[in-house]
Amino acid sequence: MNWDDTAPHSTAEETAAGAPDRLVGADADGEDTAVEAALRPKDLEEFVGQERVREQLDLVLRAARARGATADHVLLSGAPGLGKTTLSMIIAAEMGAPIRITSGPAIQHAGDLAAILSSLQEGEVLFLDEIHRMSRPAEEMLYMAMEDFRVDVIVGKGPGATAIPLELPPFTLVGATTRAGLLPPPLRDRFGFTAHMEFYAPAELERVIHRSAGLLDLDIEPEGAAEIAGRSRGTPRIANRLLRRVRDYAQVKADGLITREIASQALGVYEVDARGLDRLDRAVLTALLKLFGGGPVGLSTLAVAVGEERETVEEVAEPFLVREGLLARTPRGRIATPAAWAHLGLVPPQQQAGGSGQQGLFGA
Ligand SMILES: Nc1ncnc2c1ncn2[C@@H]1O[C@H](COP(=O)(O)OP(=O)(O)OP(=O)(O)O)[C@@H](O)[C@H]1O
Repeated sequence: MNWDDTAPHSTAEETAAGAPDRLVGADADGEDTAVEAALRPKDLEEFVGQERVREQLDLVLRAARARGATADHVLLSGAPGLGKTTLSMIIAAEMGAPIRITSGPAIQHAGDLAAILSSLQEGEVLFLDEIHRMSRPAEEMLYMAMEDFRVDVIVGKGPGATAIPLELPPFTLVGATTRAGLLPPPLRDRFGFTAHMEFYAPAELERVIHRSAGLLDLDIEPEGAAEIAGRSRGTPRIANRLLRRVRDYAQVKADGLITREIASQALGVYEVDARGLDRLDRAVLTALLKLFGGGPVGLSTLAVAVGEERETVEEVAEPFLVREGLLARTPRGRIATPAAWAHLGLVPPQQQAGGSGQQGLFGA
C-alpha cells in the first residue's frame, strides 16, 4: 500500500474555531490512526452493518471479477468514521489489487494528480478521500482519467503550451466525501456505483465492539458492549475509541472485565452521557433550557452563554443535537425539543405552575 498523504485532514467540524479535542468527535485522532489499522475488517463478510451497500458492492465486485475487468469507480458518501476508508481497502482486497491512498486537499495542482495517475498499476484502487476538496483543475483532469483512462499533460505556458496525451492503465477510483452535495454533477456522474453510508444502529455497534474487543483480547459482557454502543453516536470509530477508554478504566479500577456498570462508570469519568452527549453538547443544551427557557434564541447569544465561538456551537455541538432530535434550528433561533427537557431531567416553563413560557424573547 502507498500513502501519498498521511497528514491528518480536517473537516468543517475540526476546523471550527476553538473546536476542542473530543472523545466523541468523529474525526480520527493520532491514537485512532495508530490503532485503527489493526481493527479494520479485511473483507465484506467481516464488515458490520450497511447491509444494502455491502450487498450491492458485493455484486459489483463479483461481476467485475467474473469479467476479468477492473471494478467500476465507486463513490462513498457519509459522515466521518463510518467506514469509508475501510471499505475502500476491502474493495482492493476483494479485487486482489493494490491500493493507493490520497486525499483531495493533497491534490492542489493538476500536476499532482497526473503524477499519481501515471504511476498507477493496472487494476489498482485509488482511494481519494475528501474528494470534494480537490482543486478545480485537478477535478477536470480527473473527469477524463475516469472516463477514458487518459490525461492531457500540459507542457509549457501561454500560447506555446501543448497538451501531451498520456494513456493510463485501467484503475478503480474510490472517492469518499462527507458532503456528496458539494460534488459537481459531471464528477458524480462518472462513478458507476454510488453508496451512501448511514449511521449504525446500536445493535450493529455492539457487534463492532465485540469484534474489536476480541481483536484487543478484552473480556466484555454483552451488557457492557450495549452500554458503550448506546454512547457511540452511531459511529464505529467512536465506539472503538470509547471501548479503549473503558478498557483502561476496567484494568485500573477493576479486574479488567467490562460490565455495564464498569462501562457506565468509565464513560461517566469522561463525561460522555447515556446518549453520547459530552460536556460541550450538554453545556449548549443546559444554556438553552435554563437561561433561555428552551428558546428561540439566536446562535450568537447561545455561543456567548456557553463561552464558545459561534462556529464551535454551530459546527461541533449542534449537528449531533439536531440529529438526536434535541435541538431545532428555526428562522427565529434555536429551540429545544421536549426530548431535550426530558434528557436533562428539567421541566419546560409552560408545564411549571405559573410558568410564563418565554417563547420568542431572545434575539440573535
Ligand atoms: N462496518 C464496520 N465494521 C467494523 N468496523 C468498522 C466498520 N466501519 C468502520 N469501522 C472501524 O471504524 C474505524 C474508522 O473507520 P474508517 O477509517 O474506515 O472511517 P472513514 O469513514 O473512512 O472515516 P474518515 O471519513 O474520517 O476518513 C476503523 O477502525 C474501522 O475498523
